Amino acid sequence: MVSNAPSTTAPAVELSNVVKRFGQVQAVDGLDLTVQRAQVLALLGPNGAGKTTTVEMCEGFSSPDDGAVRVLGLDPVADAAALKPRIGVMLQGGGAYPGSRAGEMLKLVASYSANPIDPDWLLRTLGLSEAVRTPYRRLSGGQQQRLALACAIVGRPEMVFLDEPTAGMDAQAKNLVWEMIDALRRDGVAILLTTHLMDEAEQLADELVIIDHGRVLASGTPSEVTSRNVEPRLCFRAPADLDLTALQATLPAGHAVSQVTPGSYQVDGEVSPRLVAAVANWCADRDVLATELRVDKRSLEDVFLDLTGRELRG
Ligand SMILES: Nc1ncnc2c1ncn2[C@@H]1O[C@H](COP(=O)(O)OP(=O)(O)OP(=O)(O)O)[C@@H](O)[C@H]1O
Repeated sequence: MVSNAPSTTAPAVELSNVVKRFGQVQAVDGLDLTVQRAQVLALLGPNGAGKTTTVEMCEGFSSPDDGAVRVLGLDPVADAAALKPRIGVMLQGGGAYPGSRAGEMLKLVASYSANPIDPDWLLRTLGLSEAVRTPYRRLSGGQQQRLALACAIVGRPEMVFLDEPTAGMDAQAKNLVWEMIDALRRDGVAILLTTHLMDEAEQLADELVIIDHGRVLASGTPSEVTSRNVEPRLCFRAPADLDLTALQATLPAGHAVSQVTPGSYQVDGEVSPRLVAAVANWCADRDVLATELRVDKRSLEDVFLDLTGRELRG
């Protein structure tokens, strides 16, 4: 149950049976979600799943139609004045004056805080030193993103909301931001991030929540989500176009072998010592060298697509 009393020991974010409608669209449909202190929670979902709507309710930009939202034990709308100084919000390209310089912008945001992080240090750490005097509109997309992150954290928030924090960034900038997120967590900051990048979610998140149509489809640690929702499978490489009908006939019942790309094969069905032996023996009997015979844990992306479907969203 979500308590009404503000509390320093309350979870960083607690959503209880939250509902949000836009006309006929049920954007969020009975969502329960908890972000603990010093934890990174990644909210995953296809386009239109309800991620932004959920995060906006946490940030106090809108109210739920039903259920309760608490951030640091407070109501994000009713207690906005008390909450705002304690949270950081990274907006996608929003809230910036196009003509103002990067360094000035960050210093302005820092000036609203009682005990800000040194803006020059933050600019250096996020690789923005050379862009200090660059007007916002002239910054590259990746630099704008990093500046938005700097603005979100300069006031030493206890809880940070990051909306696709590395969208459009090159590999170097992405690493820098990942390191910063990790450092924030080590400092006890709670982070709720939305992302479409599965590697980002796996790399950073203590908890994953996959939603679609405003409902939770799966949640847990990255390894819980991948192991609970999809069986591992047997994979191997061998010369292309093996006689799969013949191989299939020797496998234990309930297994299906297929060629994923030329020379790359997978066997769907429960992995057992008998199955591994059957594949190895069949290859050996035909003098076929099976390389990279392995039991693959399926990727988070596999799980995500299995749960949310493969069709394109609007
Ligand atoms: N202000 C609004 N008015 C009407 N419908 C809205 C509004 N905001 C969101 N929606 C609808 O609510 C649903 C959830 O949208 P939301 O933006 O939360 O999804 P999302 O998971 O953030 O998607 P994306 O990954 O594309 O950013 C969608 O069907 C969207 O069209």
